[in-house]
Amino acid sequence: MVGDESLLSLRVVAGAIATYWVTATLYHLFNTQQPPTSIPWLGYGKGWVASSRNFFALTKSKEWLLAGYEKYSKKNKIFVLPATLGMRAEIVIPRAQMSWMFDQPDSVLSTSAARYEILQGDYCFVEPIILRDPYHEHVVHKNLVRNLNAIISDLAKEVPVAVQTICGMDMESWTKVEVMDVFMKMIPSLTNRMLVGPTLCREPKYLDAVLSFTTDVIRTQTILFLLPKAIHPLVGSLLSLASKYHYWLSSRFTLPLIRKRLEDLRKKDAEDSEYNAWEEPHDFVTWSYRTAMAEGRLDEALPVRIAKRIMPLNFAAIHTTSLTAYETMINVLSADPSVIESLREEAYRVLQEEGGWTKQGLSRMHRMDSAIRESQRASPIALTFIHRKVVTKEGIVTPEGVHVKYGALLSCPWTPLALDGDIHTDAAKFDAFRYSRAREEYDAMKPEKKEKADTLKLKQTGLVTTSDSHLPFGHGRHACPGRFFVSHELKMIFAHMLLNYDFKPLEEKPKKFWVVRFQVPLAAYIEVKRRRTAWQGTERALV
Ligand code: HEM
Repeated sequence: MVGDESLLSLRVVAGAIATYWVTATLYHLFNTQQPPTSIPWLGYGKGWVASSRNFFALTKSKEWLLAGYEKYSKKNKIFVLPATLGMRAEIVIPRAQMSWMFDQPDSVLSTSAARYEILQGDYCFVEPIILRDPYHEHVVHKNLVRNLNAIISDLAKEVPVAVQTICGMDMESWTKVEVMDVFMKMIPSLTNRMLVGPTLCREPKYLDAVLSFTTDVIRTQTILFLLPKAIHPLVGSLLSLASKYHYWLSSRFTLPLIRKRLEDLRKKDAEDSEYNAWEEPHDFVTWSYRTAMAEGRLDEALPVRIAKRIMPLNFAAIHTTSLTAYETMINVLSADPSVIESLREEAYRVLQEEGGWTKQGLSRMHRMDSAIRESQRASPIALTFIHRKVVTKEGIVTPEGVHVKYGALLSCPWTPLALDGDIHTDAAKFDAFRYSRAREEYDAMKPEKKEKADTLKLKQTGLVTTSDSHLPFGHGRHACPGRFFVSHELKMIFAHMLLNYDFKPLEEKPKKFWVVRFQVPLAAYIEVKRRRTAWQGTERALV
């Protein structure tokens, strides 16, 4: 009897929680700022019943987006990708209206407000100020490109170590590795070489803390999407303990380094004679301090603040770069063997001619550049990119004359653009050298012919070049500033791997699995073996 009663009360409590959850979630769904009903909605439609069905349609977003693109974007019309599982409805902007969108100031369409909402800035990044005022983004925009030469020479030292640590030195037998796992281990150390320098980027405990932090963010973000807003302060605060803990673990390594660095920089500035020969390291720590001091942002020059800002940059860099590398590796290993051979030949030739990794050499690696860019196109890692939130109280009016209210979310249809047969010939095919053929032809031209060639068009097909039809790094003034780093990092990783390891071809590409608007990378195993001597250009490359 006692057992039955407690079972009953357990059921009552569970029932009450479930009822509250469903009611509060639906209440939230219908009370967040909705796009105007005058424009077309994909999914099951607009009303209460349709919205509830949309909410639970976990695997439909890709299908809806592709359909909306064909039906509306191609006719220069906006449409709504409906809310699913707590992810807000997005107004999808057609290509022809993108320049209008990019021209809007941040005080009208805000990148940081959209990011703050999507990444749950109240809870995920140690303290809300980190995303509310994303000064770290400004620091990277301002410093990364001008420090590329130093970054390349740092990466040249780090890439062989990272690859060897993960892929091993076994020259006798094949080692089976999982592709995403390989890059999720390699990318954190290379990213942190740029952020915090050579010591910490090889410190396993620090890297573990950083990686755990990024996983905490994804967990908190996902759970909060599923929960009613009313309980976010409670659950969010509890969940945020994990990321705070991992930040604290990372800060045990970063804070002493940052404090010492700031002391060194101050002594150097004070012309301390002991520092005559000291050269300041070119990493995010130095950039943050120098930029903050030059701009009078003393709050941003504090060691604790710099240590916290390292975390969102790791978040921005690790999964995006690993997924891009995962897709490229899979595409290259499943392509015709001549592709890998051609990439090896280029890497070998450029390294020989340049005598090592240089900015000029890397910019001459047209085939590798193209293979990565083409992989980004043929295997997009997100359905929509470039989220902007309407932040003017009076809302905005789109070029079609539609009034969009304060708080609505806008985005661009990256996957449909990437796979659009009207923009790319043979769009479904991974054509590794799609973008490099014309560049190689140009390089082989006689000087008089070169003068007449359309070089601007050639430059528009480089890995780091964004456009309204190529959005993997976004486009416009908020385009990813990390892409200049990624481009060199990935070229060096692949070149090093291809020259020093043999690979068995991949018989079958892993299937794509999309949940709501995200691609979940499925396990892909490949076999690698360290070569006795680095590839020299004559033999068949793929075993
Ligand atoms: C393959 C790897 C990467 C991909 C695919 C990628 C993609 C993107 C995309 C789509 C955006 C949003 C652009 C927009 O909203 O208009 C972005 C922004 C950003 N990314 Fe990356 N990213 C990558 C690597 C990195 C790395 C390594 C860093 C580290 C330095 C980085 C730092 C940033 C920052 C700071 C922003 C914000 C820029 C702003 O809003 O002004 N990203 N990235």
